[in-house]
Amino acid sequence: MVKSSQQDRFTRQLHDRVLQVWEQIHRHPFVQGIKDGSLPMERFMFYMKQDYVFLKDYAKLFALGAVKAEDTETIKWFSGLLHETLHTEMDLHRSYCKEIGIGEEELENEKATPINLAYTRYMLAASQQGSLAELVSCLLPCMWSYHEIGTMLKREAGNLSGHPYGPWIEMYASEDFGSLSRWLKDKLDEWAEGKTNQELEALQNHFLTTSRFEFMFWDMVYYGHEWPV
Ligand SMILES: Cc1ncc(C[n+]2csc(CCO)c2C)c(N)n1
Repeated sequence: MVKSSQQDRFTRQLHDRVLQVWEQIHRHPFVQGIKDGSLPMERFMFYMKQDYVFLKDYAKLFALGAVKAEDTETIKWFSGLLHETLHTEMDLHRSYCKEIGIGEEELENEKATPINLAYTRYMLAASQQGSLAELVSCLLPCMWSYHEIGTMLKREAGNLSGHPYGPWIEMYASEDFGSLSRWLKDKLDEWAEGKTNQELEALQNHFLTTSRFEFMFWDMVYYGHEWPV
């Protein structure tokens, strides 16, 4: 089989389609505040708590991915990621919270804000009803955009020792995280081959919708949008 060139890869088309959304994420005051350390710690902790709730549901997408996958490599990959998210990634959240006196019980009892809930419900519903390719196109903007943000911040922030958000930047810029989105992108390119235009359009819509949710999540934690009543 001839491998498609970088230019006509399906995931390249997806990236081009959401470029403006992702650029706005990169410029978002929350992301910029992480970079220069000017983001108030109180805002960051609100984000950590909401993100903890988010990750509990997001991790379920990996469990669903393992259920939907046909081959052993993919089942192993999803189940490995389920474990990594609940341990490595959520450990970062637990340790930031522990430092300022927020215990695991408080984290466990945190309730999702409307945007947080809408985002995870959208992904879980689409993934339960749809194909494995649909599931991946829902969860990819989260993983891919975070690695882009992490590498951009690491490049631009300078020396991270003593930086309040250094551990966060280091984790998302890490090669381990980069390789996760690369693996998923390769799989999605493979699965997209032979799909009808209608099916591809469904994948594009999921990718755009969850990219928009990523932007709204940053906005929600920056402005503190909670339940109005
Ligand atoms: C709202 C929100 N979006 C994306 C991520 C990043 N993220 C979530 S899971 C994962 C990979 C596997 O652990 C990555 C990179 C986040 N934390 N919160």
